[in-house]
Amino acid sequence: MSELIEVLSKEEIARSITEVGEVISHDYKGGKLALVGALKGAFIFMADLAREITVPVQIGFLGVSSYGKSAESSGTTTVTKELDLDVTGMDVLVVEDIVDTGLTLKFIVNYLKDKGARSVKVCAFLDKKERRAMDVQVDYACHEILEGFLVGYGLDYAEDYRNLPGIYHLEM
Ligand SMILES: O=P(O)(O)OC[C@H]1O[C@H](OP(=O)(O)OP(=O)(O)O)[C@H](O)[C@@H]1O
Ligand code: HPA
Ligand SMILES: [Mg+2]
Repeated sequence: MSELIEVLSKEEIARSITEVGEVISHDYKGGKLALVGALKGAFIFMADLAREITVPVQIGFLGVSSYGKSAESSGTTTVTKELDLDVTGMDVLVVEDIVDTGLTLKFIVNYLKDKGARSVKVCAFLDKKERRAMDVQVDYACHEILEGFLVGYGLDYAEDYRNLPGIYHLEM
């Protein structure tokens, strides 16, 4: 039997996103931003973050998968859905639910540069450094988490738990 232990409540999540949204709005003041969400995990975070940003934004989604049904990265990132927004010449902010090994993010940043983005920065809901294997920069993070496999608020284990309103440590 696996057990769920709460790490972040709904209220803590909301507070951190408001704060990060304010910083992003300040940093991009006077500009326009393309928010690119990494599906599936970032679908809830994107909806909440976008509403805390006060500069004009366009929204796109890119489907990528590195984990499948496992709690370990497969080591390769597959595109499950091509980006649905033209980011040529745009300042892009990648919206990720979690940066763990960094493999998926590295792939996304390269993908967006290849698509002609003017600048690419990263906003992650969770920045988890325990398993970091790639040299990637997380410009904005709502929470730094030390360890463990996390689910809820968009994050899954084998497609389960994405709809939980908080973040939970999954003890397997
Ligand atoms: O830093 P990494 O070790 O690469 O892990 C982070 C990525 O893993 C998860 O995606 P996953 O492949 O599980 O797809 P999903 O978003 O559809 O769940 C998560 O949503 C991130 O995109
Ligand atoms: O801790 C995690 N939880 C869910 N998905 C993930 N993808 C990378 N790390 C994680
Ligand atoms: Mg997943």
